[in-house]
Parts: sequence; C-alpha cells; structure tokens
Amino acid sequence: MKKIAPIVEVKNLYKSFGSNHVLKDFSMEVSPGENIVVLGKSGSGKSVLIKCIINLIQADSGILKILNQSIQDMGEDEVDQLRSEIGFLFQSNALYDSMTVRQNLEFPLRRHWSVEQRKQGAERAVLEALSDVGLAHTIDMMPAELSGGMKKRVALARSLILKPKVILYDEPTTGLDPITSREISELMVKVQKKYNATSIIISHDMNCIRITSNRVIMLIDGKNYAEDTFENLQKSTDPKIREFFD
Ligand SMILES: Nc1ncnc2c1ncn2[C@@H]1O[C@H](COP(=O)(O)OP(=O)(O)OP(=O)(O)O)[C@@H](O)[C@H]1O
Repeated sequence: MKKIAPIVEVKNLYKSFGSNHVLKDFSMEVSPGENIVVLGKSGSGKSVLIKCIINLIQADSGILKILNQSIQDMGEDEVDQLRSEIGFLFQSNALYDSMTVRQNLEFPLRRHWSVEQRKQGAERAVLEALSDVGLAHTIDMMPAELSGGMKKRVALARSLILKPKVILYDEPTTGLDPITSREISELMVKVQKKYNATSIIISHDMNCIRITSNRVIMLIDGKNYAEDTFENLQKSTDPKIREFFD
C-alpha cells in the first residue's frame, strides 16, 4: 500500500541557544487529519519546536517540511503564503483589545484577501467562523466584554477564518477553569473534523490531551522520546513517562 505523505515532517532537528541545547535530534511525522499533542515539561522546547516548524525561529540543522514544502528554503513571500494555510492559537490569544470581535477576525483577511474578495466574502467568513465556535452574537463586542473562555473561542475563530489545513495550538487551555477547558478541547475536536485540518497541540493539560489527541509525542531531553496513544502512554512503566501521568 502506498504510504500517505505526512502533512508535517520534522527530521533530526537541532536547536540551541548558546550552550542551552533545546532540541537534539528531534523527529516526528504528522499524517493528514491527525491531532498530535506534543507533551513535555516546562522549558523542554515545545514552543521552540512549533516556532521552528513555521520558521519564526531558525533551526540549527535538520529537515522541516510542512504541507510538503521545505519552509527553510523559502523566500519571505512563499513563507507568508504558506502561513496563510496554517492557523495559530497562541497561549495569550493575542486579540487586539482596541478592535471589535469582527475587526479582530477580519485582520487575517486584510493580509491575505484582496479588497474585492473582502467586499464579497468577509462578512460571511467572519460569521461562519464565529458560528463554528458558538459566538456569532459577539460580533460587535469588544474583547474586554468577553470572558476568558470566550476570548479563547474568538481567537480560535480567528485562526479558522482562512480555513487552515494545519492548526497549531500553544497551550490552548492554560488559565481556564476545568469546565471551560473541556469545552475548548471538545471544540478543537469539532473544528478539526469540520475543517478536515491537521493539528499540532502543545499542552500539559491531561484532560485536554485525552480529549483531543490521536497520538501523543513525548518531548524529553530534546528528543521524541516516545510516541503512542494517550491510553497506551498512560499504561507505560517507563519512569520518565510515568512522571507525567502520576
Ligand atoms: N528566543 C530565545 N532565546 C533564547 N532562549 C530561548 C528562546 N526561546 C526559548 N528559549 C529557551 O529554550 C528553552 C525551551 O523553551 P520553550 O519556550 O520552548 O519551552 P516550553 O517547553 O514551551 O515551556 P513551557 O511549557 O513552560 O511553555 C528554554 O530554556 C528557553 O529559555
């Protein structure tokens, strides 16, 4: 049977900051439609990995391919084009406080759509993305009027607006109460299905990982130390893995 090409491929990745060797021969492959969680201790290099994948940080060496393209070899315009196919949900949400929800969602369209495209389709795109996260009624509200969970949903809607093929989540449930965290995790599964997207999720929220992951990659000592389903890793007797589950 022909092997399906991975959507994201990382091979033998190295990244150091001075004498701080963060990623040391890290490799992983993500198949189309998968929800992958990268789990590691604080400071283990999870954010550095995600930033290398989208070339916000330059890797020292290794191969990085996303949507079958080598991001390291691309010019600025090509990287920009590629990033329009990738949705990001950052820990901080990064909503603009001085803009309405609508304006926040229109922001990526301004960069990637022509004036004509925006005239024709912006309203519909904003409403569709907001409806996907159950918040169409907030379209003219300011971020300050929203709860933490609602802000997270709006940020997710904004990352969906360009219908990304890949979604990167950096600690999507940090700072939320357990019920809201669960809602956000379930929403992540729902949007992944609707958009047929592939997700890479950085998290150490065990409930979020259980709900969202098809596979978990353990980032330990700069490497892909182990990868398996959440259920199988949970049964592991390896002390380095057990630390996360006990
Ligand atoms: N731009 C940078 N310059 C220097 N060092 C950096 C930079 N970015 C990250 N680091 C270092 O790389 C290491 C890994 O950081 P990273 O943010 O990836 O950790 P993390 O696993 O995401 O942690 P957390 O779960 O706490 O967010 C840390 O030691 C950090 O200090």
